[in-house]
Amino acid sequence: MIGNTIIKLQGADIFQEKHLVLSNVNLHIDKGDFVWLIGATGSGKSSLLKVIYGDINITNGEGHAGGYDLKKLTQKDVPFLRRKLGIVFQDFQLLTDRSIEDNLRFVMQATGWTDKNLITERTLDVLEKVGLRSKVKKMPHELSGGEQQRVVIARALINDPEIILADEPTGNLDPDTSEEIVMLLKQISQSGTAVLIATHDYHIIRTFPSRIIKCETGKVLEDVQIA
Ligand SMILES: Nc1ncnc2c1ncn2[C@@H]1O[C@H](COP(=O)(O)OP(=O)(O)OP(=O)(O)O)[C@@H](O)[C@H]1O
Repeated sequence: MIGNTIIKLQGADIFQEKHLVLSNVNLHIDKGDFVWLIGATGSGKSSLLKVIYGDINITNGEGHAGGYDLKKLTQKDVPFLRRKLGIVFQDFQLLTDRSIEDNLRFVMQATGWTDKNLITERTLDVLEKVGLRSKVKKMPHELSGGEQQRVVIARALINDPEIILADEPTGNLDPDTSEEIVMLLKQISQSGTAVLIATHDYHIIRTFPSRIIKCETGKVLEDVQIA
């Protein structure tokens, strides 16, 4: 990928099984961008994210993410692509049977980290970034919902991703905590990691105005305004 481009889709058609969900998708996300992704239920937001993290292949058009050609992506490439992406999804929650430290270590070991000292250092480093260094020994249930979501973000930062993909990251949080989480994601984008957030929460979008893309009637609309 050239220069600062992290995601680039050009004329991509996105299918779920045989069903064409989004056609002729053009999308460009650069280093440090902060982008909202909106659209009604079933409009294709998750399908678009799935293309970016290599869960759905594209056959028509062009697509690149994190330096990978999404058209030529093989099963072997997927774990390497995912190391360039930080994923903050509802269904990627913390493992409840182990401490915060062990949750982070689990992901590090699964992604090739072996040196114990480096693992400890990186654990504290990412927890520091989300303001939770002091909670390293706690169990998930000892943390509030917002703190748990911060740990999920810390976990997403472990491999220094080029972009964070967040699907409804504030879905289960109260308004104040939601603002804190989005503020954190905004700060992360300002340090160079792009952030793409799928949400139905227009209030939070108005609080943090930024570029908006929208899935609607089988298309991805760029630079949308909301009322
Ligand atoms: N595995 C699948 N097989 C076939 N069709 C699917 C599959 N998954 C999703 N779809 C269809 O693809 C379309 C887009 O779904 P998608 O999950 O991308 O929407 P979404 O915008 O993320 O919705 P939500 O806001 O509810 O999460 C829907 O019509 C859905 O029914």
